[in-house]
Amino acid sequence: MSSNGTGFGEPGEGSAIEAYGVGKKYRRGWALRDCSFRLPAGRICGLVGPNGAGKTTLLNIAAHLLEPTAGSLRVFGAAPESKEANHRTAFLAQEKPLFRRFTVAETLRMGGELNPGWDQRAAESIVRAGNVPLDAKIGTLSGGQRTRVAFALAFGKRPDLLLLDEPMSDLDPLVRHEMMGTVMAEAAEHGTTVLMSTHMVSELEDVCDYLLVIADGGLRLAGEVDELLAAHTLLNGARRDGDGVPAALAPHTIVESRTSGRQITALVRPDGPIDGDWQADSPNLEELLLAYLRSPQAPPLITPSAQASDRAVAKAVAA
Ligand SMILES: Nc1ncnc2c1ncn2[C@@H]1O[C@H](COP(=O)(O)OP(=O)(O)OP(=O)(O)O)[C@@H](O)[C@H]1O
Repeated sequence: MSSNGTGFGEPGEGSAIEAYGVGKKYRRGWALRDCSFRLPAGRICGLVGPNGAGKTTLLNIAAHLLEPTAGSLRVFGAAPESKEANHRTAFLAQEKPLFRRFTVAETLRMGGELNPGWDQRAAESIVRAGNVPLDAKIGTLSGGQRTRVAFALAFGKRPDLLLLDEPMSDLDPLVRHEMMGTVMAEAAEHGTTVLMSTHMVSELEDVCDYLLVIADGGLRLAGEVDELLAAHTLLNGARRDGDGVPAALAPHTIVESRTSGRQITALVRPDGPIDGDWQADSPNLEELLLAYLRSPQAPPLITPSAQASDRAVAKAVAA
């Protein structure tokens, strides 16, 4: 093991997660393939992709609930199975594994007994904000109330890395908004890194400053939201009969082009000035995400801060 704890002799400092060629194969085939990226510490990162893209698989590998079939992953420079990574990570899964016969208070007490850095005040305040009675049995709570208790368990642990797998899907819009606020306040106050899978792309823009997009088990986009947006231009122009993609766009990377009547709309990664009569706008996050989700064949874009070191990837894949 190298002195920096990554095992690869590469700088691990400043990274919450580094994935080197991570792959997972189930009996039906590869769910995740050649996934290499870096998530810098302190970011709130959206993990986006269509159903079955491999988001849960990736989160499970980071939380050490699954072993990768290929490659490896580090959490703060340590193996996910290590005590250190375990102490620093909290995972809120789609299914909330709570004991139905425990009361809410007993559930939080158990959280305290299992976690050395437990913050009872933070956990209780999340439960109280939803008026969930501390003496109620978990089995008698609504789905949304159970989710709130699971959030309280995750936050009470005071993690450095919070892994959230579609955590808000059973919350009503007001509670979802409140929980998002709690996630952001937590991250701002304690520098917590958050990796959160979600299908609610319209809600990401206000919350996330980092993004991972996966489709068909492969990484499509990774990096700072601002940089990813700045790398793209949304073009609108008139379409001439018989036109496919206009030749003027050939020098650029075309993520998606769509025609509607006599209009053509294209999301491109410009490589220099764009010729032709176009109305050019900056895409918003939802437009960017939807274009990549509709076009899984578009070439991936990984910004420099999200790139895992080539040498570490080569070593992990060869191991
Ligand atoms: N235990 C398993 N055994 C076999 N195949 C699995 C298993 N778990 C997941 N898969 C398959 O791996 C692929 C990725 O699944 P995963 O749950 O990671 O996707 P996801 O992006 O989280 O999807 P969703 O948005 O629907 O939650 C899917 O094709 C899924 O059917």
